[in-house]
Amino acid sequence: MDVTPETAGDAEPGAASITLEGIRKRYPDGTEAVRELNLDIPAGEMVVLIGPSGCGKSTVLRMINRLVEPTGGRILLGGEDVTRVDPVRLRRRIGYVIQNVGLFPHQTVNANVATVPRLLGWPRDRSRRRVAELLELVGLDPARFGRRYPHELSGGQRQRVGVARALAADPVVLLMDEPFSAVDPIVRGRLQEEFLRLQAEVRKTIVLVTHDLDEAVRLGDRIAVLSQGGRLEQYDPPAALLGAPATPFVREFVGADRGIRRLVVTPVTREAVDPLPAAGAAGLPTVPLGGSAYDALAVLLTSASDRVVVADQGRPVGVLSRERLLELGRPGG
Ligand SMILES: Nc1ncnc2c1ncn2[C@@H]1O[C@H](COP(=O)(O)OP(=O)(O)OP(=O)(O)O)[C@@H](O)[C@H]1O
Repeated sequence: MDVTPETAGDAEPGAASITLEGIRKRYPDGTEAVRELNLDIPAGEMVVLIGPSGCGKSTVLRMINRLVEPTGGRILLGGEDVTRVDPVRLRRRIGYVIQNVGLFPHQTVNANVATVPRLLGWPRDRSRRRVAELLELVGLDPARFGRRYPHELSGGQRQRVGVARALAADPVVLLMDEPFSAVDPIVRGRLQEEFLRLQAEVRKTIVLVTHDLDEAVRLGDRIAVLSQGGRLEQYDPPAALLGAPATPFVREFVGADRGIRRLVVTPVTREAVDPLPAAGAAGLPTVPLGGSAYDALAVLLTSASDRVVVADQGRPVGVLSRERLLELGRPGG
């Protein structure tokens, strides 16, 4: 589905880059939450902020929409300095999703999603069309869910409404603070998958805070690892982060099982496979070429064999052994 027509004509592009220049936050009680952070987030990318509790992730996120006022530095949105623009107007260009969503409990799903369009004074018809479009986009049938109240939804459904609400006025940036952590691991996995599909369609600039390294690896185009005081330890795509931790802190943080995690972002390629055995490969489980090595390992471990067949659109192109798969998780593998 194309989500732009409702907002075409509102001069703003679909996504904006974010630049944090020497951004700082010292809370009134003297806590130095963020000492000095420089970060460039390209338009249309999803960047994940991760780090131990209290390192300043939420403070960084909330400085971008000025729910927290920086005490130093500059924030540029699409190259424009927004450090001193009216924060209320700024927030209409920035979607914000938090843990447990913060839906208004006494408003229907429709009214919740229409919050920002209403503030912007959109005509009722345009608002209504946009709400239906967004609910469909996040996988909720508008006819079934539009008139429900938040307490009549599951946790995962509430989370989706939260995402729809944040996207309603086609913001140039989406900020997400632990958006999937309040739901159980199975629902979380499904929401993450759906969210990746959604992002492929809407291509927003997204900054997402999480505690969960697997989530960061799964979702992030890049991951920023922070330590106390908002210090940037490493800023890299997931495979580079797992394959080559830049500091002892990052090495410790990504942990001993990073080889396994690395498999999540490592595709099964033609180069990785061995030739098909002459005797054929009947009876072996099959995985798709281009799928993740992690999924291939999961298939292998739940079958009784020590190899899987790799197929390109159903046609076997080779086999992958357990040893070879585990090698793929090692740096340079
Ligand atoms: N309003 C506030 N006043 C004073 N100190 C604060 C305030 N908000 C946060 N802090 C402090 O700033 C530091 C960073 O907090 P922040 O919430 O940004 O960290 P975080 O990395 O998001 O933590 P968590 O992962 O636990 O949510 C912490 O030491 C916290 O106690």
